[in-house]
Amino acid sequence: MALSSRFRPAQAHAALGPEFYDLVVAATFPKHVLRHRNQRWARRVGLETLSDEEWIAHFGRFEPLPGSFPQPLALRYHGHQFRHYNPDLGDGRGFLFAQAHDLEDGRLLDFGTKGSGQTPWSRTADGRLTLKGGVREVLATEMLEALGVNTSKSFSLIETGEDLVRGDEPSPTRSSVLVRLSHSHIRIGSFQRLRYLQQDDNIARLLDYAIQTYMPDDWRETLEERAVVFLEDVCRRVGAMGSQWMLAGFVHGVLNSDNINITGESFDYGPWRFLPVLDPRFTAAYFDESGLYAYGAQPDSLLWNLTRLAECLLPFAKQEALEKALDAFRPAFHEGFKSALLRRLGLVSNGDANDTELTRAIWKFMLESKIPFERFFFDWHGGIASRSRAEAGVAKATYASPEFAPVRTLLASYAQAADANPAHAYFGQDAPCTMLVDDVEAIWAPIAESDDWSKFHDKLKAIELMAQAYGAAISR
Ligand SMILES: Nc1ncnc2c1ncn2[C@@H]1O[C@H](COP(=O)(O)OP(=O)(O)OP(=O)(O)O)[C@@H](O)[C@H]1O
Repeated sequence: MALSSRFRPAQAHAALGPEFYDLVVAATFPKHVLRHRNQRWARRVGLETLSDEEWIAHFGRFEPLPGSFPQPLALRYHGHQFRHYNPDLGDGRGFLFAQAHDLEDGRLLDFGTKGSGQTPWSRTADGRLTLKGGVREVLATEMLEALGVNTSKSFSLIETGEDLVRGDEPSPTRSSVLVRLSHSHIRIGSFQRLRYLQQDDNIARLLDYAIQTYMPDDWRETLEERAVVFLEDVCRRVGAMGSQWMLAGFVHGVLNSDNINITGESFDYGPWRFLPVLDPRFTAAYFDESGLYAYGAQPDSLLWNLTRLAECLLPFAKQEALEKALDAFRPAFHEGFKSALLRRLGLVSNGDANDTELTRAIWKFMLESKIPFERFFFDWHGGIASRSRAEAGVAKATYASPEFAPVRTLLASYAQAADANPAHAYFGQDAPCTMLVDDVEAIWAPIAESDDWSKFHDKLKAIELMAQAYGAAISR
């Protein structure tokens, strides 16, 4: 089958000009085995009718998509890594392959790659992605999307038949190339690079491009106003994203400024982890020895990065005005936190003060009881109406403790959301769908040992069921 006529390609990013990217060539791989094809998102962009061969031609051999870039663009950026400035970053193993519009809401989406070969920004590295790294990115994005997090989507994963050597995987290890669908690849680090190079004109260009392309409502008469309104909007978006991570029990792991997208979409899934139990000090990356990016430190880390973005806008706006714009982060995070909590529970707001009380009570209970993170939301989706189900389940002793009583009382004062569905088959299962590190390793082991992908496919089905169960209760 050929391309559907609904596909709406774009080449918007090229309008920024050659100072923002380098034209590159994809690696030639010895083999292409399709491991994951995201049909749901293929439909959203009108690519669902591609045959597997055509899919591989575009997303494994990178033959251009009609109407999109004739040649891929490796994007230039810098960034703070663990708070140290690194001017040697940029797309070192990826590129912007294509752009197209979401057919549901018209948003511009990027097809970005990971593991597609070396670029001028690869330094001494091989430009490749391990298959395990690709599998982990697919699992993280599917899970986060189902839990209501504004995340990039893993569009395609193709195994590429090379042997790679990595310090953090038994080597040689298998290779892959991932295509990610993302609402922009403009990172805080994209602005930082221009600031570092003292290219104020290009900062203004990137700012105007970002507003026109991703936040047209923020357009204002003067550059000064645009800089402030843009920063405020990015702070709101990133604040909302951070709150969604917290309610998904997600630890990103590497909150460097090159990993923060100005649209507030979460991306770049390396050493991520989900929390087994609520623990602010829980750290994902083995190399994060100080806990800089621990679960509970995520909001502060995001704000630290946003402050770096504010610095890039100093040539155009007064410091006080930018500081005021940064103040938009905390309320957005707190509001987002409360509403994400209510969505996870399938409840409607009972007024700001009560919502705050409920949030505090649940957090205190979860911290002290050490109830498995996902279990709590699974048990209490639907609120007090789920009481008999929750209190007959494996955590019944925990819910019988006096510490839970205040939570139960508060839950009883909340009405169920019209779209909550605690009667869904998902909630009738013994256990919630989780993506703890042991779950991931249990999926990977049979792939590594005998190329058995059944657990991977089973997990994607389990996530789909969970996504259906939460349905509209968790906004996409
Ligand atoms: N194997 C590799 N070959 C070349 N460059 C690499 C490799 N691994 C990482 N890099 C580069 O190192 C920097 C930091 O890597 P990081 O893992 O944060 O990004 P990434 O996962 O490659 O890409 P993205 O941020 O787009 O998801 C980036 O500039 C990245 O391109």
